[in-house]
Amino acid sequence: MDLDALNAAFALPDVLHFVEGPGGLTLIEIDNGLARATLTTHGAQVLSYRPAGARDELLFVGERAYFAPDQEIKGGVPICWPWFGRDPDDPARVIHGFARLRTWSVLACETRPDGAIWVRFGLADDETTRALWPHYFNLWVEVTVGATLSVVLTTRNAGDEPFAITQGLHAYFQIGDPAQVSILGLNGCRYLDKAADAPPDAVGVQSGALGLDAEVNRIYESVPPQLVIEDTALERRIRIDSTHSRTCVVWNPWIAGAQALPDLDDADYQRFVCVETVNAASEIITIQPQGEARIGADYRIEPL
Ligand SMILES: O=P(O)(O)OC[C@H]1O[C@@H](O)[C@H](O)[C@@H](O)[C@@H]1O
Repeated sequence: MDLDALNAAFALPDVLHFVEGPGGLTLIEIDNGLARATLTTHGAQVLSYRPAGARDELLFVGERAYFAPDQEIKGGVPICWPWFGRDPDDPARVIHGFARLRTWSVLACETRPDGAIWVRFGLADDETTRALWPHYFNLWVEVTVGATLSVVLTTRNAGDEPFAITQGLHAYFQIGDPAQVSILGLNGCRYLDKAADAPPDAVGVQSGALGLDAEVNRIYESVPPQLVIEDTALERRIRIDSTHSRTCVVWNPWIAGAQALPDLDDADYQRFVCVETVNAASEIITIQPQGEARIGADYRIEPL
């Protein structure tokens, strides 16, 4: 659908409209009194969210992020599906799956009784996806923009064979200063250490809060449903309430990692941390024919 058709079908006067963004991508701009947010149909990705009364934006999108139909956008809340990380069947394939590279359909934009805006995106298999991953599926992303931001990804197996997925909500959170960030809730959780200098198959157990003073790339297991990013520089706490996920990836590439990534500025490691609600590593989700699986996260900003 072009912009005029999208606006005719789904715009909500004074609250939600569709505009053309960088690289010709379609953006959905929302301002409903409870919050301001920007979403895109490219990957069904949330790009920005700031609740009323909050001084700072929740999410990070890099100045050098790609905005192009065939590339992933580094920032916001990318949807990683049907594999998280490297495809176990072919490590040469795109990291984090193809869902974030596709243009999703807009299925609904509605105002909820509490004033929050609910947007539903859909994606289904086609010849291109089946060439990459030979399964029949329906996917939905539901984004609710209100006093909190919620993202729920639902997978339906539309075929007649079971299939297995890993997946994630790869949220990039804006931070004020890595030295003033603590991630709470992971104490006692075992993690797989994927940092560049870690030996292969390295594991550890988190002790206390997780600070940021070097590259962090960890897959935490048996994680509780609520995690907190405390950020004294931005004088705020971000609460992450996850559903249907016991695995969390925490990633900050640090200096060398940022320098190595063309879509990050060298100093961007000081500007974000990813705390990702995922099903990955040993948490593999098998979905029976006509069955469904969900993963979701609710993000809330609180003043410190
Ligand atoms: O694909 P993106 O958005 O650049 O993210 C890549 C990063 O995603 C993280 O989830 C992984 O733990 C990192 O290993 C990886 O480098």
